[in-house]
Amino acid sequence: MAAPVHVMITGAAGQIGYALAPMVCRGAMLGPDVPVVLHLLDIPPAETALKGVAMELVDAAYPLLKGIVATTDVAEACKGVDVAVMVGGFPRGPGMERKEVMGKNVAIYKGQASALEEHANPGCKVLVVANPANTNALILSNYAPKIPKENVTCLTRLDHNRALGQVSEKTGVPVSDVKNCIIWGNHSSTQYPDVNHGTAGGKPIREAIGDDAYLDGEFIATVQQRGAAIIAARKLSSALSAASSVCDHIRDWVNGTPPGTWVSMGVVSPGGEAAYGVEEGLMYSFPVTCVDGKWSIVQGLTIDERSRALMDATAAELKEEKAMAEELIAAM
Ligand SMILES: NC(=O)C1=CN([C@@H]2O[C@H](COP(=O)(O)OP(=O)(O)OC[C@H]3O[C@@H](n4cnc5c(N)ncnc54)[C@H](O)[C@@H]3O)[C@@H](O)[C@H]2O)C=CC1
Ligand SMILES: O=C([O-])CC(=O)C(=O)O
Repeated sequence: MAAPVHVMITGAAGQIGYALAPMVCRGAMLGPDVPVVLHLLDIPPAETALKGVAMELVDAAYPLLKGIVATTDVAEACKGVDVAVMVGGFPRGPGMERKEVMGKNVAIYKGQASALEEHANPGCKVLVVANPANTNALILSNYAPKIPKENVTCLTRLDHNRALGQVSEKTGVPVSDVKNCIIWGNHSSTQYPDVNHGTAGGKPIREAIGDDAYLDGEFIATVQQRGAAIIAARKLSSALSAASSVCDHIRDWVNGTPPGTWVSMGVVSPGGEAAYGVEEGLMYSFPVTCVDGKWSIVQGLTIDERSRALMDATAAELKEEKAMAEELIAAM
C-alpha cells in the first residue's frame, strides 16, 4: 500500500466535517486503495465535539484510516498536509446572503493562509468551502504567496452537481448520463448555471428538455437558490451534498476528469481569451478538465450574448466582494 495522503479538514466538528470525514475514510475522495491520515482542526469552543468526532472515526475502524491528528492548533493541523479542505467558518442563516458572513470568515482565511504556507507539504492542494467561498479562497491565496496560485481553489462543484440533478429530474435521464453543465462565476445567487454545452442521454440539454423558457428562467433560479432552499427546509445549510461534492472536486483534480467530461471549479482567472475575458486574478468558477493533478479551463466554447451578460454580472459581484474583503482586512 502507498504512503498515506494527509488530508486536513478545518471546521471538522461542524456539520460538513461530520459528513465529510467518513467519506474520505471510505475512499470517496482519493480512491478505494489510498490510505489517509486525517488532520482535523476546529476552534477551542468546539474542542470536546472535535474529540467526539475523532473517537467515532476510531470506532468505525476504517481500513484506510492510518492516523488522526485532532487539534485546535492551526500550525499543528497544517503540518505535512497534502490536501487541505477549508470548511471552518460561520455558516449563513435563513434570509442571509453568503457575503454577509464575510467579516468573520475573511479574517479566518487570512490567518490560516500563513499556517498553510509554512507547514503544509509543497504541492498541497487547497479547496475552500466556507462562504463566501470564492473570496475566502482569493484571500487565502493572496496571503500565502508561496503556494502556487493554481493550487488554491474553491467549491462550486456542489452547484455543478445541483445543475446536473435538476436536468436529470426534468428529463428523467439518470444523473450519470447528464454531462458538462457549467457554473460560471461566484458561489452565490449571481452564479450562472449554463446548460448550452451540456448533454443529457447524449442529446444537447436544450433539445432533451425542449423548454428554453424553463432553462433560461426557473432552472437558473433553482440552482442559484438551492442553498437557500435547503436552509429553509432543514434550518441548516447543505452538509451531505456539500461533503460529497468536496470529494468529487478533489478526486477529479487529483485523479483526472473522465474522458469527454468537464466539471466546474472555482480557480484563479488567468485573464484574457483563455479565461473568456474574465479579469485576471478573480477567483471565478470555470468549466475545467484535470490531468495529472492540474486543471485547465475548457477552451473554445461559444458564448452567446445572454450568457456573456450573466458571466459579467457574476464577475462584477466578485470584484465587489474582493474590494469589500480588502477593506475589512485593512480595518483589522
Ligand atoms: N461552497 C459550498 O458549496 C458550501 C459552503 N458552505 C459553507 O461551509 C461552511 C461550513 O458549513 P457547516 O459545516 O454547515 O457549518 P458549521 O457551523 O456546522 O461548522 C463550521 C465549523 O467551523 C468551525 N470554525 C469556526 N471558526 C474556525 C476556525 N477559525 N478554524 C477552524 N474551524 C473553525 C466551527 O467551530 C464549526 O465547528 C460555512 O461557511 C458554509 O456557509 C456550506 C455548504 C456548501
Ligand atoms: O447556502 C449556503 O449558505 C450554504 C451553501 O453555500 C450552499 O448550500 O450552497
